[in-house]
Amino acid sequence: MQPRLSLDKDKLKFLLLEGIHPSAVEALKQDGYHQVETHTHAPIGAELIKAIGNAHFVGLRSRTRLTEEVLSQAPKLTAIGCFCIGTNQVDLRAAARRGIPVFNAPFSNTRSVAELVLGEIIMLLRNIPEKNAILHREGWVKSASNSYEVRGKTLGIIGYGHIGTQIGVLAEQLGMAVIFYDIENKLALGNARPMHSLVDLLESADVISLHVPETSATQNMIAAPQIAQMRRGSCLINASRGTVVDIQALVDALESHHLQGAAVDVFPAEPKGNDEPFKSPLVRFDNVILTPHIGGSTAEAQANIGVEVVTKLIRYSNNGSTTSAVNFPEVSLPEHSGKCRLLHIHRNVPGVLARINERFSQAGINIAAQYLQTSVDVGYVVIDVDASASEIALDQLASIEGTIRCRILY
Ligand SMILES: NC(=O)C1=CN([C@@H]2O[C@H](COP(=O)(O)OP(=O)(O)OC[C@H]3O[C@@H](n4cnc5c(N)ncnc54)[C@H](O)[C@@H]3O)[C@@H](O)[C@H]2O)C=CC1
Ligand SMILES: O=C(O)C(=O)COP(=O)(O)O
Repeated sequence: MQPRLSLDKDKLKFLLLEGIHPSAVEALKQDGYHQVETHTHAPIGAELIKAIGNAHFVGLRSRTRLTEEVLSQAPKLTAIGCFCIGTNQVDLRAAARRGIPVFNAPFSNTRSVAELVLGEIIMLLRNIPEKNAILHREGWVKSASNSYEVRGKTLGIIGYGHIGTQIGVLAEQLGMAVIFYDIENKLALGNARPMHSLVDLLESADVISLHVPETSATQNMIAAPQIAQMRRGSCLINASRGTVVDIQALVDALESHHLQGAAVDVFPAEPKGNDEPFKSPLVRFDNVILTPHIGGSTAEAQANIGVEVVTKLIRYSNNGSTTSAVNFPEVSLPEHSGKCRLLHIHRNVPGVLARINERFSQAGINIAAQYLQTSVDVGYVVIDVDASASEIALDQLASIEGTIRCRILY
């Protein structure tokens, strides 16, 4: 790894993957960053390693996997932008250990997911997916069987965060009763009621919608035993992550008609781009709405995300601020006009700050401002000095034991 970095904007390369919205490139260019390489798909293996090998910043969405192995081959990588909510596709700890903050867009696509799920609740309770499929095959089944109003039905939300809460509020407007289950204690909006256990929720809802992140605890959170606890004739919606539902268990429940229907937007294995085929045992069920991981894919959400995440990357690049980084000490910094700013990222071991101050004092470097924040693995010190002292100061910082990397912002 290169411990010292200090580059002009025109030498910094941004790699944007997975068809990130052009608003991102526009925002970069407006700020003077012109080296931007874009790809519409999620590269893997040698292609990914080649593309990331000389990138200073990488932007991705939910499909590109940034593993420790990939990060180890990205020596110049300074920061990562997830142009989405989920950050499970990045090895966050490995990135932090390499001094790389990871940013995401925690809100911009939440309304889009909520609206899609709301539509799916109505479609599933009216049994529309099956009726639609029959008509596409030139059939005609005009019947009220298995068709219900949503009014008065109970929606169970698992994961009552930014998306889950919005769905709850919207569903109440349609006259649904809302219950939710979350591992954290959450403020219930409207008339929503918290459930004490997952089982309580499973047993009490007509439609269940999943809005948890991908973690070890949510892996196969809905498998055969949980589906068995759901009401006969109820529906399941998953627009969270593919790993949360055991697909074979869902298939079995659809086959046995224990569930009336399902809507699935995310899958354990998803195609890497639009030219790859989609394979799933769910394709044969007319009563399942299948969507290609487009919960957050609306014009509004994508344009907003492009600007939001690029703004965070630019701010880190220009000013050193790491506000809202998901794996890194968060520091919100003022402007440093008239001074040079040094960023020092180190392993979080005792005594680093003391050593820095001792070295600066011995070298006669005056510190105009200093900021420190630490997380489990990493310490982040930001120091403003006079421009005349900046090169010596950077030399001093680079030689301090425990340094992961340091850089100057002019
Ligand atoms: N289909 C799509 O295109 C999209 C999918 N997503 C997925 O939706 C997920 C949720 O998004 P947000 O609501 O914005 O996240 P959030 O972080 O605001 O909410 C997640 C909630 O789940 C809860 N939770 C975590 N582990 C849990 C567990 N084991 N059991 C019960 N609750 C648990 C958390 O306490 C939190 O309240 C994201 O992590 C992402 O994976 C997000 C956007 C678009
Ligand atoms: O925001 C998220 O976590 C999503 O799942 C959306 O992913 P995408 O940007 O559509 O690949």
